[in-house]
Amino acid sequence: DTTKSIFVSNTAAAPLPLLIRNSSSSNCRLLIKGKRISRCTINNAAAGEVLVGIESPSSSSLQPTSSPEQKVYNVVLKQAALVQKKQSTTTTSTEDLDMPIPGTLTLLNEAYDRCREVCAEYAKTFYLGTLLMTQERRKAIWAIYVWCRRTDELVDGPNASHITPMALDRWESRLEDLFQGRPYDMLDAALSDTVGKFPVDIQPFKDMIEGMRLDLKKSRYKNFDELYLYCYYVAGTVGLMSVPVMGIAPESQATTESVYNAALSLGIANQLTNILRDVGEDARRGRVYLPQDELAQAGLSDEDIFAGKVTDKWRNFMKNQIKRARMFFDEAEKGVTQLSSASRWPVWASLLLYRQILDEIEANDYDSFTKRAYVSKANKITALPLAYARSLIGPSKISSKVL
Ligand SMILES: CC(C)=CCC/C(C)=C/CC/C(C)=C/CC/C(C)=C/[C@@H]1[C@@H](COP(=O)(O)OP(=O)(O)O)[C@]1(C)CC/C=C(\C)CC/C=C(\C)CCC=C(C)C
Repeated sequence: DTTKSIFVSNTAAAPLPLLIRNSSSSNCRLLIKGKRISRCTINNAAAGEVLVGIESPSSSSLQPTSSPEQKVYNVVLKQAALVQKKQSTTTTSTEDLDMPIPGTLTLLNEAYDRCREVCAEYAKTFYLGTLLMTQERRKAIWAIYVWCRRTDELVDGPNASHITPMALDRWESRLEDLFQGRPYDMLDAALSDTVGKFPVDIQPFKDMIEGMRLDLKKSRYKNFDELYLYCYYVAGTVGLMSVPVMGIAPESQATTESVYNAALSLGIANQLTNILRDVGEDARRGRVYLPQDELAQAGLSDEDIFAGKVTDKWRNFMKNQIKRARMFFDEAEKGVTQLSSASRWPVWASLLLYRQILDEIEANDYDSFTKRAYVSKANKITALPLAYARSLIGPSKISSKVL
């Protein structure tokens, strides 16, 4: 019931329809010269700014000119709708869905077991957390983890220098095949089984491959909009893939969409943290994953990044970047409590541990050029019971419908 006057100008950089979200609520009605626009949302979460978007009644579908945030938000809506549809048509629990076909079941169990091994080897803490989940859920998360790791390895692994856009196209057609029930190998078979059991949409998977394509052709990001899209592709997608498996608590009153937004925020926060930790390492590969316009505003250039000197300009720049990453972590926190009880611990653990990397960057006097910030074993050990304690808190029954 509060009225706010907001001036919206339609520029080439912000073509209509323009839809911007507000993770801290809210749909609103927007009247432009007395004409009611079908939908509008306001976003002030990401960078402390208020962006207003409008969507005209006739154009609710994704337009080629859409802003990065709108593009990502459409995927969030699509995935949330898929989950809601599945919830309203499914009466069986996911535990009952295994329909053993003799012979294939043994192979499938072997496939999941291999995924478990990979996960246990590459992501120990996270693997321990998955052990708290129901058997079906943990198997599904391992399968998703393995697919993500393999996708990342294509551009970051030992054979990365041989990877071409064509190889990524082939990886994408394999993905389409496995979603159609035609897996190419054992590890794909596990994911194929998972996507048949849980309401997981293919789009976040395709988008992760798109992120890898971007990595092949792009090594600079003009502004935060461009960087945000990259972070969505390579990490926000992980959040969107995981929530349908981890599940939302039955007693949660939050909208599905708001939980997906929180999941997206955790992916973005993790990736931004990753970038701030690895500035030196990336620079040595000729890459600068920092918004160029913000670097320039801080009086910095690529040359300063390659020179790797910690100056006051650099410290100030990093302070702002860290602040933004923390805002995404704060957004994510609002969603963790809404997850099903057994899924909350690994997510809290991952959130608390990753966020601590930002504290470590500060403790290193912002030197991400020569030092790699990491969380010490002692701090990890303290964070795990804290994560467990937090995971005991579920959705408040009196919370409002929208987060
Ligand atoms: C519980 C949990 C964390 C589940 C996620 C499991 C999963 C499927 C992980 C896949 C991770 C992966 C291999 C991604 C490939 C792309 C990539 C490498 C992304 C970067 C991760 C860090 O990896 P890296 O190994 O390079 O890092 P270190 O060098 O070891 O530090 C990323 C930075 C992003 C990973 C993104 C997430 C883990 C997003 C998690 C979000 C959720 C699980 C949603 C939670 C739900 C709510 C409501 C908040």
